[in-house]
Amino acid sequence: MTGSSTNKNNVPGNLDQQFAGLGVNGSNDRQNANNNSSSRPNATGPKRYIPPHLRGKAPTTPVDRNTALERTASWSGDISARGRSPSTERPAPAASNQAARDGGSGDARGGRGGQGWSGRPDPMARTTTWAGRRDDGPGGYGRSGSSGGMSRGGAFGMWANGKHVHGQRNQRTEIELYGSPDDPERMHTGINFEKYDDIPVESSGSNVPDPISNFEEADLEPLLRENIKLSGYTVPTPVQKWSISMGRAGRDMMACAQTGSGKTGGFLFPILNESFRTGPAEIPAGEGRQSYRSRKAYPIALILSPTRELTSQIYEEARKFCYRSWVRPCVVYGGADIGQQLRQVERGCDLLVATPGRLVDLIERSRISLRNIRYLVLDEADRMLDMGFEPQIRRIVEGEDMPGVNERQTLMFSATFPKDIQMLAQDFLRDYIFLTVGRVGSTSENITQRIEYVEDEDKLSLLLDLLASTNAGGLTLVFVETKRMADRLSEELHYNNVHAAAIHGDRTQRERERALESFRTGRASVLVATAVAARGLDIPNVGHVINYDLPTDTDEYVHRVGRTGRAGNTGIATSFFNRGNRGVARNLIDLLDDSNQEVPQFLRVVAREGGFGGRGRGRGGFGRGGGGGGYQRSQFARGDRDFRQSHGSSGNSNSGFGSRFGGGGSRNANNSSGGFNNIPPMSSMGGDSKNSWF
Ligand SMILES: Nc1ncnc2c1ncn2[C@@H]1O[C@H](COP(=O)(O)OP(=O)(O)OP(=O)(O)O)[C@@H](O)[C@H]1O
Repeated sequence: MTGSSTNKNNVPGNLDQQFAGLGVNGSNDRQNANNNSSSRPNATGPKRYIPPHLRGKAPTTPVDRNTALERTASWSGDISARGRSPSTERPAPAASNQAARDGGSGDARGGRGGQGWSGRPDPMARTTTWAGRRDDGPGGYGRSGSSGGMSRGGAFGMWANGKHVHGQRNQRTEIELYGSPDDPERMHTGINFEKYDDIPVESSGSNVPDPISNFEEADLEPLLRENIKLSGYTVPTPVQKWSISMGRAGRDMMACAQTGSGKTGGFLFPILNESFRTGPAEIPAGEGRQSYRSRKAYPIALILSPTRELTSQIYEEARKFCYRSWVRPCVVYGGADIGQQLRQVERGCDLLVATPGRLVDLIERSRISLRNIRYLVLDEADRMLDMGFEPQIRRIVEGEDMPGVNERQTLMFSATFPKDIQMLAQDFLRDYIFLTVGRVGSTSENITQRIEYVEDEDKLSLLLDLLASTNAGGLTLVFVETKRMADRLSEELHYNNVHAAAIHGDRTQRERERALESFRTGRASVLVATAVAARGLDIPNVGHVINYDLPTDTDEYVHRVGRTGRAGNTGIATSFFNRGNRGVARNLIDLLDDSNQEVPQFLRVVAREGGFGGRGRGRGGFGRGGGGGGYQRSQFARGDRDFRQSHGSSGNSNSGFGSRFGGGGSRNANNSSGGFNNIPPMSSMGGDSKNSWF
């Protein structure tokens, strides 16, 4: 038997309008998390491992060693002043093959003639120029493949004489980074993008600064403004409006905003705005001269993220906003060749995006020091705890040389913030502002959520029906619970002439990346995935997410369905449900209610059958520990408040709507005319809101 609940007039979304992917490749899961420092041999030849963030790039001509040396010699010389002697090693074959991100035609040396980047030693630059901008390395744009060459096509800038000297513009680099205007893979916001401003926002904490109202009036650093424009962003999302002002005020922040609502920019913008303004940090005295092999990088910003693909994706976003600046983004994650990553780190690493395990590895090898960290970001921190990263995170933040909580700015971002992560925030953040855009852990209203009643034996046939009726050109992501099921289902789909790929933790990294790539490019219109693909994937044209097997964890559900309906685009999420899932019924109802979705009658019936077993949601539990379907009101349905409020330790709380920010930051919750699809402002919610997480 099947029954359905469709909702509103939403359609899968104008897929043409969806935005470009960010080169997501690879995946990660618990297994990888635990084996995060593993590396593969850097073999040459067709089987050589190429990290996801360097895939698909045309090779460049390796730089001639002599030329490289000459260029190195003409480079600012500041390296030696800081004990970072320029590397003259030959390019790694992999690096040269992966190069050419930048369009090598440009040459940043000429960008600002006479400002220390002229190809000749500049005495002033020797003493005042921030070095390390010599080639493109991991975070650069030249990708010349030469660790000894400098700025081949380097669209990067420098810090000289106390000023930010911008790199030269480079057309090829810009196309590579931002796509051309008619590029179908270029990010396009959807029809509901403006409605983000109508989502109720709540901030709590002491002396909360007003958010910015728009990019133009935000007094952003000019280069950041230009890069934001090149990225096609015209209006900041609510989380970005707030985070930019928090950055300026030097405040710590814990931000919870819905999937696909721009949290990545939310932490990159304040960090880069401040970094572009203030310049680099000095390498600590006594750490200067070191041998080539022991050379350390001293990033000023660290972004920790749980999975390879998310880490890679954040890095790609960072590249866009760091373009032509002195800030060199860099990425390290497990499962990739560590030697190559080390070489990349050496070439410049000001903003480091990392998975915790691999970062610990590099710290142990004395290749990265955290003592210059000014900005620390924990993205998807709840997932990092889920994956067992807490010891590594605590070690990185508390057990190494990172400045203490009073000396750095710390930002935490996620779409879901369970109790344990709020506890972690108590240790890592100082007098922080807790920001919620929409309800904590809620799904975006851009996603039309449907629940289909279907017995297990009928699932395949319903899936085939759904796929047959899906818009041509749209991609469908199908989530299953087990690896075996992922394989079996993709085989079944093939058998039924559906081009499907599968991704799960038992597949090799190469297979997983291949699967994602064929999905992203549309060669496979369906991707069957386990939870490894639930977080972070930002793939254009995913119009439909299907939970073939419902997850048993609420937060997992929120992130899974959040692979569609991003950046204001609409999408559909269909979940298969039968009595075997009755343990999740109540919380599913809450989720649907919270997002203004239609709740099918059968779900209410099954939820009533479940009784009240007192299971509780605990850590995002959808039904954890309670097959009987016990019920406790979901944590975010009424309890999505700043945890400090329930402990009497926090300051003020303000609620309001993004659309009101423009007028100087009024946050009057009662002044609402309905908000986004009539979600009531948080301040008007039920009275038990402060305590339900505990
Ligand atoms: N101000 C903006 N204008 C236009 N597009 C934007 C803006 N901010 C972000 N985007 C785009 O929206 C998409 C989603 O952003 P992002 O990946 O940062 O979301 P997220 O909130 O981190 O999602 P998730 O919780 O799933 O990780 C990206 O393609 C990004 O480029």
